[in-house]
Amino acid sequence: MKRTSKGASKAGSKQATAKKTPVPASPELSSIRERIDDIDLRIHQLLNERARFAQQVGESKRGEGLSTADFYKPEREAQVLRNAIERNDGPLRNEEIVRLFREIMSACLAQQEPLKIAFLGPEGTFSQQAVLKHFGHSVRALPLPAISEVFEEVQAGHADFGVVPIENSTEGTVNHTLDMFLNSPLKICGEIELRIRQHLMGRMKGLQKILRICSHPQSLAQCRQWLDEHLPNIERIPVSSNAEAARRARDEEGTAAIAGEAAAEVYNLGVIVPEIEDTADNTTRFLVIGRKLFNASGQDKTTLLVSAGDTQSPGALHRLLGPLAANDITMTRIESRPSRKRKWDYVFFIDVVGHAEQPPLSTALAELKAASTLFRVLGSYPAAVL
Ligand SMILES: O=C(O)C(=O)C[C@]1(C(=O)O)C=C[C@@H](O)C=C1
Repeated sequence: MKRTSKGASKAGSKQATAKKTPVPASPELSSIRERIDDIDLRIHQLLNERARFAQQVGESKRGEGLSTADFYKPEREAQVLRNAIERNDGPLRNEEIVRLFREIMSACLAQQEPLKIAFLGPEGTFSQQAVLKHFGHSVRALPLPAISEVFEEVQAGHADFGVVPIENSTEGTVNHTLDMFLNSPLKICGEIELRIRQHLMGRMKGLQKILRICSHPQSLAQCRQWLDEHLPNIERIPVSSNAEAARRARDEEGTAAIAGEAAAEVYNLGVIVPEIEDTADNTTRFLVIGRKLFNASGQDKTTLLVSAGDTQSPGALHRLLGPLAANDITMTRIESRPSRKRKWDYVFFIDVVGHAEQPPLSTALAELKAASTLFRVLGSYPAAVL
């Protein structure tokens, strides 16, 4: 008779409790493990040696009177990660190498004092995943119920930095985040790109038992085609976060959720169908917000908030973009939003390649400033490293 996997695991656990003499490893395996032990020892010693140097850097920063948030140097971290990618010849993938080095820096920085990072919660959201991807696990992550509260907590100094979603490659801009910059003095200190994998999850086993599906409106939109094809008649309920959707899927009979892997773990749900997002490279970009501008890392981006005054006059946008073109500046994104001052009056959010304090961008910005009625550098920050 064929054994089910359930039966197999039960049998396995029985065996595990019975006393067993361990099978001796082959001489070849033992010798490989000895070498791994030796390498681990050296890695361990080097990690602590590195941590001691990072401590020294921290002490010198403290000597200059800097506070916790000032100990964090995104430009230096970006350089460390780019160096790691450059010298990596495998077999570990760049993504894994970057992840490991981020965690090392996160742990080294936390010796001084862990950073407090505010994000759009609750636990289990993609924003939390973005926090951990960028800052590593040695931070204190503070989940907050709204994007506006993330801005407020950073501005008040209760959090060192905040992480907010800004755009998704399938669904476009998160206007609420963009609009927050109209009245906020906060700066953009970094960007994070997170590959978004949306899973259909719940307590039920197959699609037949699903009566309704909850998710954040952005996630429902990212899976629209899949839902139209596979569950066309099932009610779709937009909720405040994917984590809230997962909580409902845990607590309500017949409710399934669309959310990320972290939510499935936090709310103890089974993945019914993995990766149901409509586009294969579905990615969300997040911004790191803080209270000050940082130095150049060598590969930077700058976000500007500008207006030409009378947006409807001939050539208004051309006057703003002319200085960028004339100085060979690459523009990666432009977004217009209502100025909220007069009707049909707009401001532009423009992303360009380069650091605001380095030529040729500094030259272009001086010209742009002269041509605009509103001009703010929202931040110059290292371009996302993977
Ligand atoms: O180089 C520094 O300024 C450090 O504090 C060291 C270090 C690191 O571990 O490499 C730690 C934290 C900073 O964000 C950047 C780098």
